[in-house]
Amino acid sequence: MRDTLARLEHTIAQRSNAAPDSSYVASLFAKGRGKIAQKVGEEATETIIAALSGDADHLTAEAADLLFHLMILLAEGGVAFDDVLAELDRREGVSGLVEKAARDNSGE
Ligand SMILES: N=c1c2ncn([C@@H]3O[C@H](COP(=O)(O)OP(=O)(O)OP(=O)(O)O)[C@@H](O)[C@H]3O)c2ncn1[C@@H]1O[C@H](COP(=O)(O)O)[C@@H](O)[C@H]1O
Repeated sequence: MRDTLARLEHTIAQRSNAAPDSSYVASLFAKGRGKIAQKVGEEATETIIAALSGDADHLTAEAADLLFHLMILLAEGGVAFDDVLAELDRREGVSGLVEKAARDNSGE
């Protein structure tokens, strides 16, 4: 699973300086963070709609679109996907309910 994302991250990085008319990823980088963020929002909405439709193939396709655009947004923001995975690793084993209760008690 990590290989697929690592290859995609590498491709996205390669495209960051390519000519916009040569690549979809390059065209998004050229349009800037706002457009990339907008695409992530659109793909998130489409993922939600697919999930609610109950069509697993549709959900799979929309989730791939969402992850792909999120990877571009992370690259544009200078965040390595490994850092996101490291954050998930850091959270591993800590119940969301326990973490939320600790946050509530600290007044955050
Ligand atoms: N995984 C993907 C991938 N998933 C989705 N898409 C494209 O994402 C776009 C999203 O479709 P939409 O209909 O939402 O967007 P749109 O209507 O074209 O664009 P807007 O007008 O909304 O901005 C489509 O053009 C899809 O083809 C992808 N394009 C590229 N990749 C990967 O990125 C690599 C580099 O692609 P290029 O940068 O195009 O060389 C490819 O080899 C693939 O591995």
